[in-house]
Amino acid sequence: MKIALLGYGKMGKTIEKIALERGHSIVLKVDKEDTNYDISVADVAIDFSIPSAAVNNITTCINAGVPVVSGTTGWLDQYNDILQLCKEKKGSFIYASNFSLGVNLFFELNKKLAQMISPIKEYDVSMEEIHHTQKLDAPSGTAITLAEGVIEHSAKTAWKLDEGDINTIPITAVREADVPGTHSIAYTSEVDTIEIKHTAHNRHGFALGAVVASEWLHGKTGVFSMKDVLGL
Ligand SMILES: NC(=O)C1=CN([C@@H]2O[C@H](COP(=O)(O)OP(=O)(O)OC[C@H]3O[C@@H](n4cnc5c(N)ncnc54)[C@H](O)[C@@H]3O)[C@@H](O)[C@H]2O)C=CC1
Ligand SMILES: O=C(O)C1=N[C@H](C(=O)O)C[C@H](O)C1
Repeated sequence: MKIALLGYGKMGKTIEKIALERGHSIVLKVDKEDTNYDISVADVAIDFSIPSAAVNNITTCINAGVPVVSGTTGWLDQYNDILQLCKEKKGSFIYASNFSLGVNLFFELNKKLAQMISPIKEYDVSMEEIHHTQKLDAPSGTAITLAEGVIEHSAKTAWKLDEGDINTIPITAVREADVPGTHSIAYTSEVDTIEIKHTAHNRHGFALGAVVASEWLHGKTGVFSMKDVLGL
């Protein structure tokens, strides 16, 4: 496939390497200075840019009829607008807060654990995410998806950065040099803590998942998720 990379930072560069290894070609690399480009040269576009640029990048692809995979986090207040546009234009789109196979399995484990523990009132839930210091958004998109998974299967109704109460899940966001992404969920009672944790050792899993998603999306129409791609 001919792939366009929207965002050529840490993820764009890792995706390029994996895409080439899998026999694809990179026909376009768009970064912050590049405003005038022809996206229609690509079979599929992969957007890993910045929160303030993602909606514009995705819109450009959908308007041009180019399937688009986005992993950029921090723009989801406009997700419904993108869904609407994609429906109107009969476009192809996948967003995932995390493209790695391991985290997508972890999402399912998180929901199962929430379902098991929520009737047991002795335990209260909290979350922590740790990322590198260049990260622009907090909490991470992955932490938000994890919180939504708990909300779906418990009496909690919302999440909040650093604060929690009987109805709200507290999420702590820690920034440390060079951490690719660590997420943990803890259920604490007076007597013990049950904790599950996912630690990314590098960005390879995220990037491979994004390339696999773009291969899967090519030739399909609609809005999809990593659950569709992985058959979970
Ligand atoms: N869904 C997932 O699996 C993952 C998501 N991410 C997310 O992907 C995004 C990018 O992450 P990184 O590559 O680590 O960040 P990065 O900061 O290394 O790269 C972002 C790049 O986007 C460029 N950019 C700025 N404005 C742009 C525009 N208008 N159009 C295109 N590019 C533009 C920047 O100059 C930079 O090179 C972040 O939102 C991050 O949270 C990161 C890893 C995994
Ligand atoms: O910014 C990052 O680096 C990451 N962002 C994603 C997120 O916000 O969840 C995924 C991964 O944790 C790395």
